[in-house]
Amino acid sequence: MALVLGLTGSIASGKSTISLMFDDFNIPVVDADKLSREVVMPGEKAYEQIVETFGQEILRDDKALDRKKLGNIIFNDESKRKQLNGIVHPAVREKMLVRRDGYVESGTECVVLDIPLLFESKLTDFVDKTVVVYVDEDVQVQRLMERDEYSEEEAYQRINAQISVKEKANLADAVIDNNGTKQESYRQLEDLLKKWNVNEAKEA
Ligand SMILES: CC(C)(COP(=O)(O)OP(=O)(O)OC[C@H]1O[C@@H](n2cnc3c(N)ncnc32)[C@H](O)[C@@H]1O)[C@@H](O)C(=O)NCCC(=O)NCCS
Ligand SMILES: Nc1ncnc2c1ncn2[C@@H]1O[C@H](COP(=O)(O)OP(=O)(O)OP(=O)(O)O)[C@@H](O)[C@H]1O
Repeated sequence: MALVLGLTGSIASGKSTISLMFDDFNIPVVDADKLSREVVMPGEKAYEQIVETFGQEILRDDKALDRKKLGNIIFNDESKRKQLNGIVHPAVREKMLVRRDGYVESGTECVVLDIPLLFESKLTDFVDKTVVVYVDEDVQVQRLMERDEYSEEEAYQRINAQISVKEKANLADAVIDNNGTKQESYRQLEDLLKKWNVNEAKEA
């Protein structure tokens, strides 16, 4: 039976960076952020529900969602965030479980579910073990501001919409400290997979 890993962290802690590394080990990754973009494409049910709830003003000229605008609304207002979560999360969860089961049935040794809100949305029952990608808050703010060109205020609004990465690290079965270089994080991942006996794929 495949080992299902739940990979999480806080915004900009490095989940996507680490999740790309699983490719070297031939371990498939199901990316919840990616699915959350798919389910809100024009024509999808969640898209219609979002427009109904938030109005035409959150659309771009080409009718796709203006993600920056919607982000500024929901990261400023918890009740609006809950409304959006109520629309998007069920659709993401459904797709994620179908993909997970597909990989498990294909006979893979391990599959990763990359879920930013793994703990907040209480999805830990869907995985066997949890891995948190950890960074100190000052590093996180810096990387977030640089990557997305947010002001410090915008960065903190997003960070504060989640359980702190410190708390997540305390809840995890394993922690990858991503304060250092990407290479240092890679080594930690390698060691972890060895410890959990899922390193055969690389050596095959
Ligand atoms: C508000 C939206 C449109 C902003 O889009 P944008 O392209 O700017 O950000 P992106 O989707 O890449 O998310 C970046 C990160 O923000 C954090 N984040 C996103 N949504 C949320 C949320 N509802 N609550 C807390 N943190 C969130 C996550 O750490 C995520 O990795 C988008 O994040 C969204 O639709 N969010 C609701 C769905 C959701 O919860 N997605 C995350 C897990 S499935
Ligand atoms: N070890 C590292 N050293 C330097 N920069 C890093 C490191 N890890 C990640 N980064 C950079 O920090 C930023 C955030 O990383 P990444 O996008 O992987 O985070 P994330 O947790 O997936 O974010 P989100 O929650 O928004 O999806 C990116 O610009 C990435 O290139």
